[in-house]
Amino acid sequence: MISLIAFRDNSCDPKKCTVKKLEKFGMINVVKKITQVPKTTLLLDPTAEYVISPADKKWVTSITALDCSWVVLDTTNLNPWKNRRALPFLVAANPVNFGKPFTLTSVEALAAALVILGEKEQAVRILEKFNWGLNFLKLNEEPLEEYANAKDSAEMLKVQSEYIG
Ligand SMILES: C[S@@+](CC[C@H](N)C(=O)[O-])C[C@H]1O[C@@H](n2cnc3c(N)ncnc32)[C@H](O)[C@@H]1O
Repeated sequence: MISLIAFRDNSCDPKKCTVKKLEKFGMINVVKKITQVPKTTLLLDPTAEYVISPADKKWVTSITALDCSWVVLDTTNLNPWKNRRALPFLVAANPVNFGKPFTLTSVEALAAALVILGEKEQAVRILEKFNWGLNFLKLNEEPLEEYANAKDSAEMLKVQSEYIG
């Protein structure tokens, strides 16, 4: 099991915020200041230079999502976090961005990272709290399996190119 963390700034609609729900079930540790995010965490940053891969398994003890609205998401001041990772091509299953690539909710992003790092059961446990959640795994079944079997980020990008050309 990998610890899950979210930095939440309350810019999301609280009724739709996926982290709020995970917090209610005690499945995630929420911090209110970015400085409280451990520097050792794997930080999910869609603008990161490097893509996550199973090679990260050997050092990851926690995964952190930046849980804010896409409109205010600012990743320009994240230099102190050296382990920032983008997710590869995956499609959202949530009702707000259904079918859109790369624009995942926090729970989808955390679940994708868990599957790639070999923790599928934990991914299922967090997704099943949402009525559309498990659909994320179904919709992305094939790429997720290939990503989870990749050796490193170079292989991840090779797999991704099968999907986005
Ligand atoms: C911008 S917030 C939006 C939260 C959403 N309103 C919710 O309720 O879940 C989504 C967060 O998930 C992570 N995330 C989503 N898509 C990602 C991707 N393609 N690569 C890396 N992280 C991603 C990032 O931490 C991002 O800041």
